[in-house]
Amino acid sequence: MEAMRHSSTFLRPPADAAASSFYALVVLNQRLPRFAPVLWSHARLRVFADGGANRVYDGMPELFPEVDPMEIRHSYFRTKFGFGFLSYHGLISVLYVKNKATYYVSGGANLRWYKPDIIRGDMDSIRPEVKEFYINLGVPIDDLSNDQDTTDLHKCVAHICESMDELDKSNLCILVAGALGGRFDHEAGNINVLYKFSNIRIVLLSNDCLIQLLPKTHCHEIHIQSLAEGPHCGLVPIGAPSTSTTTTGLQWDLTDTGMSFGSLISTSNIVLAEKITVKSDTDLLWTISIKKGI
Ligand SMILES: Nc1ncnc2c1ncn2[C@@H]1O[C@H](COP(=O)(O)OP(=O)(O)OP(=O)(O)O)[C@@H](O)[C@H]1O
Ligand SMILES: Cc1ncc(C[n+]2csc(CCO)c2C)c(N)n1
Repeated sequence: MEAMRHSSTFLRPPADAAASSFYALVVLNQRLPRFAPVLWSHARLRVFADGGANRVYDGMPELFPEVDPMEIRHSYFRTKFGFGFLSYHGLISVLYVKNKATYYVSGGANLRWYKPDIIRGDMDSIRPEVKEFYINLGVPIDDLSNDQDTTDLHKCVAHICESMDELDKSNLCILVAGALGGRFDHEAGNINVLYKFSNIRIVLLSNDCLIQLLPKTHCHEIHIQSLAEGPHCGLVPIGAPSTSTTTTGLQWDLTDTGMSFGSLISTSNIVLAEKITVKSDTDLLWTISIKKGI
């Protein structure tokens, strides 16, 4: 069985991380994670899900309270906030140090960094002035209000998949900001997207943790970014019970163990090793805490 490798290098500044994946970012309608600028600077495709546009419009300036909000929305390159350098993808970046946390505010050729590639959804949550702001920036707005059977996250993931060819898709990893910690029906819908697109790497993120699917078709090697994540973790058989799961590297490892709701599921586990291995006869959710300091 082929091993699938996982590593949350997107939680580290791009300069620290090897660019092994093609990252796409979906911003949902929840408060932005404090490390949203780091996710943004990794992403090569950015999609706002309906009301997610309000969160960037309102939230990015809140992460940089000293700077004029309109300037952040356009993200003009200003050396007085840090120092400029050419990052690995050839874009101008600014190292910005605020409250001991380090952010990268990067500018593309037109220096309008917080401009998404598209806004997609059923458009019942984006505020009129926010919609107008992005229309004036030339952002395409994809109004799919006729589809009331799939969520805005589903619509955005489908768009990302449609816009990539098969070869690029094997390298694709979709980061979803604001997916957890809010309404439970939305959280369940977001988790369901992991299952609907189980052939695509998707990471659901909140300020506190991340969740991804470990498909049963592979054994899994999870390389822990210990500066940014852990030690608390869990393995949850949400879609179907497991009759056999085996792990290494955890404080409470499983050895050919069954897991199901109503009996055992692995919560409040602890990562002990730099590499965790997981093999199961069912799809599992992997979750790990995100460190407060990042
Ligand atoms: N409280 C939340 N918790 C988790 N995810 C959320 C939450 N609110 C929104 N989302 C995510 O952000 C996406 C866009 O949110 P938005 O509020 O625009 O959706 P919506 O379709 O208007 O939702 P609804 O009509 O059910 O309130 C949703 O599809 C969902 O994936
Ligand atoms: C059985 C069933 N339950 C709920 C909905 C409602 N719904 C699901 S996704 C969505 C779009 C949200 O942007 C809406 C309204 C439905 N269609 N079918």
